[in-house]
Amino acid sequence: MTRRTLALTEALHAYVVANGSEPDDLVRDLIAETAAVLPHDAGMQVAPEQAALLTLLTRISGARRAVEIGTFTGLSSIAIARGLADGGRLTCFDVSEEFTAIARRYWRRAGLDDRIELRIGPAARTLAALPGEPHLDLVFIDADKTGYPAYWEAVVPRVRPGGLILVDNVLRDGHVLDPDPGDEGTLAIVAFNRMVLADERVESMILPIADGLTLARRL
Ligand SMILES: C[S@@+](CC[C@H](N)C(=O)[O-])C[C@H]1O[C@@H](n2cnc3c(N)ncnc32)[C@H](O)[C@@H]1O
Repeated sequence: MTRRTLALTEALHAYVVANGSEPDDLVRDLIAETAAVLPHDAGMQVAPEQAALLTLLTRISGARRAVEIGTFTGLSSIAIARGLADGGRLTCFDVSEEFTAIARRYWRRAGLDDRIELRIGPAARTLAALPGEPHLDLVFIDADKTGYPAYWEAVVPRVRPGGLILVDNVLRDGHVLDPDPGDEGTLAIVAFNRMVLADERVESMILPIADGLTLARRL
């Protein structure tokens, strides 16, 4: 027994994935195609157990209106869209036509293309076109790390009380502890984590799954 989250070995991680909702053929194909076509970027994809968590959280929360910032080849968007309540919609934001062309193909194959809309452009600009009132049930942030503070400020007022904001990579492979991290992504995340902690509009915690996932509930 431990009161601290276990450090996962390769074998224990495989056990975790195998004993949760396992990736289906479509997700397996998407992971394999991303690794084959974009070998240098494939590590950007959420982990399989995170995809399962995103589907569960979306379903448990009964979300109908969701937003994703950072879509890449589509794994997390598929996970969220699969958990949406009937009639639900996911709006995705990304800058890359190349990456998201793969996502679009998998959305069609998954029968999800009628509930996902993609907006291409820098999210700091494109998010501003969303209605300003609190109408969102769930937001997932997983784009450029230096943009996180701006994305946070754009989405918090648009999330309804009780809605969820999920933020990926908040542990930066443990480098958030480095006294002098040296890379601007980690510096941005350290400042972002402090900003979320001090934000009285949410209650939040960091879930130590994959590279760290902030779970914040709008008050
Ligand atoms: C970590 S990946 C997203 C991974 C995705 N959630 C998944 O599970 O496959 C980050 C994505 O953010 C996008 N991105 C980078 N800068 C951006 C910006 N300024 N605005 C919107 N998207 C951006 C990249 O094109 C990339 O697809």
